[in-house]
Amino acid sequence: FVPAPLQNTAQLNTRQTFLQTQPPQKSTHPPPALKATQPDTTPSAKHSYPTDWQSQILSALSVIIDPDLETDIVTLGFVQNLSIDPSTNIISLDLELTTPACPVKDIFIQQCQDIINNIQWTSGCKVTLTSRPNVAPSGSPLGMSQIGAVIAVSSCKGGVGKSTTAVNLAFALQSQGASVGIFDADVYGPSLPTMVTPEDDTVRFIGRQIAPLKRGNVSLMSFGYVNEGSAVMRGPMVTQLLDQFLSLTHWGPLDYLILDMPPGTGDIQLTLSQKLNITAAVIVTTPQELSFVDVERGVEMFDTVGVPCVAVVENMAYFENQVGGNTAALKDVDGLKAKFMEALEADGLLVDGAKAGDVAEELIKIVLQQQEKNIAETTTEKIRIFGQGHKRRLSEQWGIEHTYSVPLLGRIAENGDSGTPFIVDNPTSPQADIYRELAQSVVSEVAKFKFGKNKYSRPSVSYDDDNRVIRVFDNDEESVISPADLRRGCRCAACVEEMTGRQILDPASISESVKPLEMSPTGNYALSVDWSDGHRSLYPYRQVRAMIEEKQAGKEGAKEMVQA
Ligand SMILES: Nc1ncnc2c1ncn2[C@@H]1O[C@H](COP(=O)(O)OP(=O)(O)OP(=O)(O)O)[C@@H](O)[C@H]1O
Repeated sequence: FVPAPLQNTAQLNTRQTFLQTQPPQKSTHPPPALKATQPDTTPSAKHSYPTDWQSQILSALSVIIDPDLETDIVTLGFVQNLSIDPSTNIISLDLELTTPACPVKDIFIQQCQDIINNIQWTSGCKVTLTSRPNVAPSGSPLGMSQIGAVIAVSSCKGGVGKSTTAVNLAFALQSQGASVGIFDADVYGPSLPTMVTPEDDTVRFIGRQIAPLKRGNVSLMSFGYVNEGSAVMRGPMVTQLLDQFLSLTHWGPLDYLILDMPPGTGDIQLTLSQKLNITAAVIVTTPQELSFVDVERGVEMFDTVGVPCVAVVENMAYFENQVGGNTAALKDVDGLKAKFMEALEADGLLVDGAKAGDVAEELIKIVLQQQEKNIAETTTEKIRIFGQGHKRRLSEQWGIEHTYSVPLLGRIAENGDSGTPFIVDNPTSPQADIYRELAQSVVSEVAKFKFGKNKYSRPSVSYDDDNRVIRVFDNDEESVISPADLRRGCRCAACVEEMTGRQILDPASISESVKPLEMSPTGNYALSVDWSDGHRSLYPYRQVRAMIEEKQAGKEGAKEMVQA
């Protein structure tokens, strides 16, 4: 353990002075290891630290805010087993996070160390990372009782790269410190056995349950491991079998179980989503125009069972092409020099006294400089295969903020057939970064969903026909917005230009008398409105909130102007 460096010399001097004048005293009756739960009742005079040391530490640490949960780490109960070594004044604590894959865990440790080290009477700090034990929602199938979150990876069509995404997401989560399992729920064409070769493919039993196979720390289960070839079954049989198979698998404690769903949005998928207590879904698509409809269908399916879609992956979105100068590096410098010399001498180009070797040397320098310039000018061009994706629409209409575009890449396809996931084989590639970012957004959104305060609370929205206003009841506050204002704020493809975000809808074309015929929550983030002018709009709650705030700010501003 090395204490974090102090931030300035003034603090360093203060601490040094303090330690010099008051060396930590050894009590004749050393107190037991102090825990936050065991208040120190010994008189303060015997110690070189204050009697209220625990509250001082906790209050100092309460400035650290979890960015996802928007609450301080003390209130969240992250600080556990707080103790002090009375002989050294070194503070120890556990940081019990909601997930070991927490994206800001290193920042938290650093912040804790900096803050505690800057308290005058401390002489160091030891932070141990832990995470909360996983507890599955009640009613979860037998083998899944210790699974923290079930993440469905889903697509409307087959062959868009759902299994590839599921596998790389799982291994990305594992590389970030989480314990992960993958369940391949495709009974017709299981792909996990091709994509991930387990270390040992013998299927074993633990009591009456099947032990998942393993690759590194990732647990794996697929019909393909227990049954050669694909099954021929009808819908109800499939869901029953999947349900049994999943429960019969002895997953043990897992932070995340990645569920590679069968493609489609039919009964099998709906029943699975209902039965398996899915925490969140990731939708995989290709960015064709048609596929946006697929995404909508996917979001709607998960919506009917209350599962939020946290990210969309546009797979095979583009391919990368190197453009620019000649990047081939000059390998045979001596050979080229010899050729230059030969040419210089043969053509009689040498002026008086010049040596062919020196001139050739100069020429080589010019060639190498040019080569460097060429390489610097080389850029990678992204060629979009199916057109520009739908990031803007996904965010503006559905409130889905996490959209990732994965290129069509030979190595991704090769790894799909090789039994080793792409991210394991190519951890430093830019595409591995994309999968890691996807994993981080899943971790953050799941944490918000499970532990956040208001993030996923849906405001209640109703239309008050008497007063011709839409009433929004949000976080114990009611606000109103006029139907025409909300209608004019529609960001759908017909109202806003997809690429530039420019409004196509002429606000003046919307009558003041327009009103909602039906309003219903869609997905966990958006409100769907059927308007009296025949239009249908989707508004992320974020947008509704922003529009109300804007209107209120406008009104306040106008009031102030009148008063002035
Ligand atoms: N980004 C990519 N670049 C190149 N090849 C890819 C990419 N993503 C997936 N593939 C390849 O496309 C094929 C289909 O991928 P995958 O099996 O993941 O799709 P799927 O949607 O799960 O299909 P199914 O529903 O039929 O199981 C595989 O051969 C895979 O290796």
